[in-house]
Amino acid sequence: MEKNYLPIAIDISNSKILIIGGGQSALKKIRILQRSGANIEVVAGNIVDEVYASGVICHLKKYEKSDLNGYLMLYSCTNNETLDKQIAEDGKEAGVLVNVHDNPTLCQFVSPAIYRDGNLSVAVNSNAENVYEAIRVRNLIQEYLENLKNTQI
Ligand SMILES: C[C@@]1(CC(=O)O)C2=NC(=C\c3[nH]c(c(CCC(=O)O)c3CC(=O)O)Cc3[nH]c(c(CC(=O)O)c3CCC(=O)O)/C=C3\N/C(=C\2)[C@@H](CCC(=O)O)[C@]3(C)CC(=O)O)/[C@H]1CCC(=O)O
Ligand SMILES: NC(=O)c1ccc[n+]([C@@H]2O[C@H](COP(=O)([O-])OP(=O)(O)OC[C@H]3O[C@@H](n4cnc5c(N)ncnc54)[C@H](O)[C@@H]3O)[C@@H](O)[C@H]2O)c1
Repeated sequence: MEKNYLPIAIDISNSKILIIGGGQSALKKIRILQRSGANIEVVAGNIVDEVYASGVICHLKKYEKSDLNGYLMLYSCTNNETLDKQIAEDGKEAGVLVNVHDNPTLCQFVSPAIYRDGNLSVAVNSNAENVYEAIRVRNLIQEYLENLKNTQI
């Protein structure tokens, strides 16, 4: 079936979010999620220093399906397609929303390109078809809004 994403805004300030993987891709997700005050935990066999330093809760271990209990959503950043597929399946069964880093076919939800200024946020998606277009349009909107703000002062 063709994908058709609904853009929504979701309060994650009190929700537990799991990231599987502890490399640079996981770190990028952590940086974005921390802006929304998420309660983030990491499960990974290897965890880079910057992930430890970010202050998230780290579990240095191999992934098991039982790791998914109690999470609202998960981000799979394992850099391993076979494992990503398994995690996507496990997440579906466990009722946890799944994002697989840079892999739209396995994603139940995708992350938009975001511009945020206080309570105003702009999120641009491309229905997971062209992330570069989403980033380009976000940057154009950001530039427009920042110029508007500067001319109003
Ligand atoms: C917006 C953002 C949000 C975020 O990640 O939170 C995001 N990707 C970001 C950055 C980024 N992604 C990539 C690079 C190149 C450098 C690199 O390789 O690292 C950079 C640039 C960078 O890192 O600076 C590569 C890439 N990404 C995907 C593919 C596979 C594919 O498209 O098939 C490929 C390989 C494409 C190729 O073949 O070249 C897929 C996805 N990326 C998405 C979101 C989802 C689609 C959303 C939509 O448009 O609907 C989706 C489907 C899944 C997902 O949610 O991950 C974030 C912007 C951060 C910001 O600027 O604020
Ligand atoms: N500079 C950047 O902004 C940037 C961003 C993304 C990726 N990269 C590069 O791309 C490459 C890939 O990075 P990455 O973070 O996607 O992948 P990675 O291979 O660096 O990390 C994968 C993570 O998944 C974990 N993992 C794999 N199998 C597991 C299992 N069975 N159980 C538990 N944990 C498991 C590993 O322990 C590791 O922490 C790297 O070379 C990275 O430096 C760079």
